[in-house]
Amino acid sequence: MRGLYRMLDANWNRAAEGLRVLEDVARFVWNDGPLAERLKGMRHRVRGVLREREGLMAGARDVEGDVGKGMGVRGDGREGLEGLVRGNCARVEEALRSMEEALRSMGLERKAGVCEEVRYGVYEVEGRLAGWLRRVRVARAFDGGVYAITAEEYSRGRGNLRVMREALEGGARIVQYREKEKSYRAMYEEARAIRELCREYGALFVVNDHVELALMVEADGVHVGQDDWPVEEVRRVVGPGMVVGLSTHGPAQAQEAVERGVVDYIGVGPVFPTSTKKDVCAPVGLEYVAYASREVRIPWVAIGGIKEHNLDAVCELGARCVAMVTEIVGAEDVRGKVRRVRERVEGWRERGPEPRWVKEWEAVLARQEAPTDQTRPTGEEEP
Ligand SMILES: Cc1ncc(COP(=O)(O)OP(=O)(O)O)c(N)n1
Ligand SMILES: Cc1nc(C(=O)O)sc1CCOP(=O)(O)O
Ligand SMILES: [Mg+2]
Repeated sequence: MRGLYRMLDANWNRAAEGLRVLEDVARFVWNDGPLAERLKGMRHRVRGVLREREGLMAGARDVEGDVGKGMGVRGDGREGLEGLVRGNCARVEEALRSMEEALRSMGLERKAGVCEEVRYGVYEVEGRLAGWLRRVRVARAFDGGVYAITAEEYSRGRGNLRVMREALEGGARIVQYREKEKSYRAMYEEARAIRELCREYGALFVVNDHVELALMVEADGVHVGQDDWPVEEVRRVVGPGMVVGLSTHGPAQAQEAVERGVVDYIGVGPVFPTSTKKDVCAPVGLEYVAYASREVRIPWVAIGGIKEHNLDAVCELGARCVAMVTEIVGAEDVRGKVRRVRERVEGWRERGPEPRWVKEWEAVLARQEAPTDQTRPTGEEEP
């Protein structure tokens, strides 16, 4: 029993300390009173669970004889506030899990249940943070971005990896891996390599259609169309940390996408005629771009037949992000092409109309650290 009390003592303190750090971040950094209160309540519950056995734990304590002394705390490699919060969530979860096991083995089922409940509460806080960080990344990438999509068949004999490297060098902020013909194995190898490249350049990496591939290569996001997997299921499977994009081809689909509450951005297109996508619908035209600019409350990207020569028509309506396939991958000088497109998109960002999503996401774009209700864009799900 002494060993179990030693184990409880160490983890009881670890859990309470970790919860205290999270509470202080919620209180002093995020200014999120309700979250701070909740974390405080969790800390008190954990403290309460073993208070009457404090003497037994103190009696079992043997700091000098601890074989794990000096092992240090393992961080998760992330820096700044994110690292602090993630590290402490992990610390609390591990400590509570350990307490649960010890308490169960002592026949203290009710106390173990309290630890389990608090542990689930911490998962929720972690999910909330992941959702917040996801939105910050999306907002930044889509506000003045070029979204490059792979298509080896139009790449003048060059491989996807080489073309996407050049696109990233030119300043693409989002890269989508879209392949329809390759084997799973070939897609896996290629997606993994492009994923690494995107990390190097700080760009978002999105996988088209294949949720399982996105998970395997730890992509930042997954893009699905109207006839692909339902977005609710995609969100359920990928969790709060991954970006989910959905293609839309008209105002009704855009409204529905926002109302569903689980989508981070929508594709708006095809704006112009395109033969890149085989089963594409008729062009939706610039009217849909104008609608998106006026009405859509989440980030969106214009797509379909967009070229350097018709880019201005899309941007002057308020598009802050443009997706291109053939115009980029088929360019002789991919780097130069993306650089010019990006400069034009950024130029319009300065002088063009402000789309509705940018107004509504002002706080996210300003990168406030708080995942509070006030700063969450309207219509967004609570992660
Ligand atoms: C950014 C972006 N928008 C739209 C699409 C098209 O998706 P979908 O309709 O599922 O068609 P396929 O690309 O799967 O043929 C997209 N991929 N990316
Ligand atoms: C993949 C895709 N999705 C579209 C949509 O409207 O949802 S249009 C499209 C193809 C875009 O290729 P390009 O830039 O070569 O015209
Ligand atoms: Mg698809």
